[in-house]
Amino acid sequence: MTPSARLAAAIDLLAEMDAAPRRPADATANSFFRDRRFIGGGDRRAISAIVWDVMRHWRRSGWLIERAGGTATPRLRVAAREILSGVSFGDVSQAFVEGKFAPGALTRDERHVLESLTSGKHDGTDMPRAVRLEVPDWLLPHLEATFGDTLDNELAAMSGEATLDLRVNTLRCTREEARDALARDGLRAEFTTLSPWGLRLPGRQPVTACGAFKDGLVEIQDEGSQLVVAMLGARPEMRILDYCAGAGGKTLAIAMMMQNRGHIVACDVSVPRLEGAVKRLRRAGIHNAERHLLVPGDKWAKRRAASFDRVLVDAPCTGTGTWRRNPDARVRLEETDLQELTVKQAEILERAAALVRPGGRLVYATCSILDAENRDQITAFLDRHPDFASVLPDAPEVPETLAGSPMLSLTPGRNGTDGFFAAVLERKEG
Ligand SMILES: C[S@@+](CC[C@H](N)C(=O)[O-])C[C@H]1O[C@@H](n2cnc3c(N)ncnc32)[C@H](O)[C@@H]1O
Repeated sequence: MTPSARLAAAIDLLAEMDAAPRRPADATANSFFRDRRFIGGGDRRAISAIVWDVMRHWRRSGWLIERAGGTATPRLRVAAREILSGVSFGDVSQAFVEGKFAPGALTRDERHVLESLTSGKHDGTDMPRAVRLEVPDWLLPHLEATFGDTLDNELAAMSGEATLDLRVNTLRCTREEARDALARDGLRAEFTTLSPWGLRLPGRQPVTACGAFKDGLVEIQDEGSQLVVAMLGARPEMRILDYCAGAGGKTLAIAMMMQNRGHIVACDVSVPRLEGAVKRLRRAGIHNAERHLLVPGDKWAKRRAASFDRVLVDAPCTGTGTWRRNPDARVRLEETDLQELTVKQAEILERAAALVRPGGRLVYATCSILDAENRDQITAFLDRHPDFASVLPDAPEVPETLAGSPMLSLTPGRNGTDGFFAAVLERKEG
C-alpha cells in the first residue's frame, strides 16, 4: 500500500469507530480488517499504529483543531497527527491526493486548520488540564483524589504502549524452557521482575502463531493479572470458585497454582465468554476445572453456599487500568458507566461472599485505577459484613514489597504493569 492508501484506510477505520462509539475500538478494527483481507500484515500494523496514535491524542488534537476553527473529523485528525508528529504541511498535502486508494485532496478549510497547526508550540500548557491529560472532564476529580501529585506521571505512563506479557504454564514447562521455545520462533522474551511466571515481549508480536503458544507453554496475561491470581493463595486440593471467569484468563493461572489438583469452578453470566475458556483449558492441559453459567436465582450457587476455600471476584469494571491497550476507553468512559458498574460490583460481591466457607477467603479484583471501584467498594463491603475481615495475602509468589498489605494496587507508572487492584478478605470462623 502507498502511504496515501494507508492514511485513507486509517480515516475509514476511524470513521467506523465513530459510527459505533460504544463498541471497543479493537473489535471494530478486527471486523474492519476481516472485511478487507487484501490488506497485508505490514499494512495492517501501519494503519493500526496511525489509528491508535490518533486515539492516544484524541482530546488534544480535537482541542487544537477546534481552536483553529475546524471540526475534528477523522480526516483532520489523521492529517493533524502527521503535522503534530513533524511532517511538513507540503508533504501532508501531497499525501492527501485524489484516487481510488487515497484520502482525497484537502479542502480549503482543512488546509487552513492544518497550516495554523504548523505554527506555535503544542506542549499542552495552554490547554485545560483534562484535555492535556487526555481524560474526560468528569473523571479528573476522581483521578486527582486517587493519585494526587503523581497523577501527571501516572497518566503519561498510561499513554505509552503496553508490553506483551505472557504467563508460563508451569504444568507444561519451566520459565527457561518457555523462553527458549519462544526464541526458536524468533521472539526474544525477558523474565518479568514481579511475577515468577512471567515473560515479557516488547509491544505487539505474533505470539499466537508460535509453537510455544499453540502447545500451551504460554498464555497471554499481563504481569499484574498474574499477581492478582497469586494474591488468592490457591493451593492443590482446595475448592476454588472463579466467580467472574470470563474466558478463563485467571482460571488457567489458578489451575496452574493448584498443580491441576483440587477443583475449580469457572462461573460467568456470559455464554460466549465461558465458551471461550474451553479451548484455552484444553490447550493448557487443565483438567481440574468445570464451567458453570450463572442464571438469575441460580440454584447451583444456593446449594454451594459457604463451601469454597477461595472465591475470586474479578469484577466487571471501567478497565481504566488497561488504557495503554485501549486508549479509546480513556476518552469514551461516561459517568453513568462508573455509577452502574459500582452498583453491579457491590451486588456481585454480595453473591460471591455467600459462597465462601468460614475461614475461607474472598479476593476482590478489578483492572481499574479508581478508588470508587476499589478501596471504596471494600470499605462499604466490610461495613455491611462484620463477618469478613481484611487480611494479609498468603502469597509467597508476590514480591514482599507488594505483599505486605491486604490490598494490592498496581499501576503502569509505579509497576510497569496494567493497573490492577486486589483486596484479600477472610470470612471469620463460627
Ligand atoms: C473483568 S471480566 C473477567 C475477566 C476474566 N476473569 C479473565 O481473567 O480473563 C468480568 C467478567 O464478569 C462477568 N460478569 C458480569 N456480570 C456478572 C455477574 N453478575 N456475575 C458473574 N459474572 C459477571 C462478565 O461477563 C465478564 O466476563
